[in-house]
Amino acid sequence: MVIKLKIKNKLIFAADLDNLDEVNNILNQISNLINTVKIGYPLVLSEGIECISKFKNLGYNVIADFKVADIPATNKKICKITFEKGADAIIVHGFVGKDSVKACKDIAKKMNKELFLVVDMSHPGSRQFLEKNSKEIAKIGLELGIKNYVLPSTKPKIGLEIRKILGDEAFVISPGIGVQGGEIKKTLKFADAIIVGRSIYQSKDPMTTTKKLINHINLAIS
Ligand SMILES: O=C1C[C@H](C(=O)O)N([C@@H]2O[C@H](COP(=O)(O)O)[C@@H](O)[C@H]2O)C(=O)N1
Repeated sequence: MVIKLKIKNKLIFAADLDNLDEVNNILNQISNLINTVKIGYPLVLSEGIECISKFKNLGYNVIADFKVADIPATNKKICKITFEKGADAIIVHGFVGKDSVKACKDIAKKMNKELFLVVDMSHPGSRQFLEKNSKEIAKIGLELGIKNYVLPSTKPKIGLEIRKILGDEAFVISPGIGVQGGEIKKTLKFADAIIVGRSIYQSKDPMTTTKKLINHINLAIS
């Protein structure tokens, strides 16, 4: 599935630092290797929502990882403001139910923006509630015609199962690579791109680390 976002090297950088200068220092080292940045609460709460437009002005695709999970009316407001700030896409939780997800999907469609639906998560706690409902959440996404999804790289077996439900048309991005234990080769059997944060921004040499990640990605898909 081809979405409007063209994700270079199938690699999304998760810029989860709380300091914009530190993020820019990393980006300066990997700017020729990646074109898509996922920013979330750590950076936005520290440095402000204008980070979105700053990264857009630098030429990056920006995925706003706000894990939107409120009532429909509030979900719509959150997505609208985020898109108005320049985000290309927003990440939304599915566990809140179809009406809340639909509110996000409708405003994304109206504003010609992308929506990523979280079906399951990569951390151990996801087994308590989310994992048990991941198939139902995927089905809500299909019913709503959602094309883009987040699936954890730490659960490759579930990833393959959910990919079967979503079909080849879906576009899947997957976090949990490296520090959380997810493996690139297994992940790219069900996902179209991977999300990496700490393995890059905690590296002594982010550029070399990113090049190695891309080599592994290319080996996995060859
Ligand atoms: O299930 C999920 C959903 C969520 C997401 O991507 O939506 N993420 C995010 O992906 C990145 C992984 O970072 P690192 O572990 O490479 O430093 C972080 O920004 C997490 O908040 C997950 O890690 N697991």
